[in-house]
Amino acid sequence: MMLVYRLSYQEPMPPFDALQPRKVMAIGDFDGVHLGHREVIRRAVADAESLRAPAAVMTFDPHPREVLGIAKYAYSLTPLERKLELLEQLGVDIAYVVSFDEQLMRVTPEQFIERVLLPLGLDTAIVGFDFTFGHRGLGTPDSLAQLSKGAFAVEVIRPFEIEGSKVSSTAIREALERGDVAEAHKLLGRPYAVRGTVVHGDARGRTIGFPTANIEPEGLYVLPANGVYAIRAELDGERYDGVMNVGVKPTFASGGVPVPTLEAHLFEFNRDIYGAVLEVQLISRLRSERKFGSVQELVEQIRRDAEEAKAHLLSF
Ligand SMILES: Cc1cc2nc3c(=O)[nH]c(=O)nc-3n(C[C@H](O)[C@H](O)[C@H](O)COP(=O)(O)O)c2cc1C
Ligand SMILES: Nc1ncnc2c1ncn2[C@@H]1O[C@H](COP(=O)(O)OP(=O)(O)OP(=O)(O)O)[C@@H](O)[C@H]1O
Repeated sequence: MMLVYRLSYQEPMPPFDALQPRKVMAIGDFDGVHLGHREVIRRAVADAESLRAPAAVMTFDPHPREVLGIAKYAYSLTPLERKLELLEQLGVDIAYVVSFDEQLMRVTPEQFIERVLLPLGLDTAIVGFDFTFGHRGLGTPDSLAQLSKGAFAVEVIRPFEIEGSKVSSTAIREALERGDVAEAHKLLGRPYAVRGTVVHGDARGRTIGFPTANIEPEGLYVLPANGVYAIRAELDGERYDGVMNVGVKPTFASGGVPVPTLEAHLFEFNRDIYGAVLEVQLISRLRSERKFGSVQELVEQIRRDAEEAKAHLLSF
């Protein structure tokens, strides 16, 4: 069981007492828990194991860039609950979730070390080569080492790259914006997934022969570009293949519904699952969403989408 502590600049952890074991801690946003993040976290877990110390991760919530005014960062690749689950699966013992607010934004690197890091009792802090912290991101891995004055060691992880580019949350967001879920998969090391609850739609799906589960995401997820995707869904530990439309249904709503919806049609499945929690993995993109001249044309296209999705999923 991973322990989770919420802390803030106003209410940091009580000072560490010398009887507690010192921790090895990775620090960062870790949105997505992608392959680059995994290098950093795996190092923390491995070092902790060899020191017989707890492995910790410090992460921030909300995303610092949202607090800095970049609205799209309200949406995450891994909303906090999901991120914590993934950290636990990697063998992390303790997660410190630091509330990021206007005050923390203005804290100097010195103040951050003094007030937030030192009370935790660290043996080692592990950060990536491009880690920044403190007001205006002025703190770097070098200044972390200098300013901590030997209170803990600092280990810096080299860039983890795929095909010559650093794996980053930004690159994954950009891939999803293009609908390139295959690229997102490559950088994450697993398919991009959205978890949500099945809610009632207009029940039109059933009348057109393709019942769909309308999924209301649990938390604010970055959604892939509107379009049709082959999916693999997990429900109560069982896997189902299917096809999903992410979009505004222009065929039925003139100008489209205001907020994109997620509608998944699972193959050979006709149970009532309203209220169930579904995790949808996006496996491949099939096409863009379109406005069809008639329901009949849409239905014929969905039939072809389903065949294409089955073919993609077979080789997956
Ligand atoms: C695989 C798939 C592809 C779809 N493609 C489109 C599309 O290109 N254009 C569109 O207007 N609606 C598309 N839809 C959405 C359907 O219009 C929608 O599922 C249906 O109207 C049911 O809506 P309801 O759940 O609100 O009742 C698609 C749905 C599925 C499952
Ligand atoms: N590809 C990578 N190789 C090595 N370290 C990384 C890599 N990506 C991130 N890190 C490190 O992991 C920690 C968390 O990184 P963070 O989530 O800020 O990175 P990111 O994925 O590059 O995000 P963004 O694209 O939003 O800037 C930081 O210490 C960072 O330096």
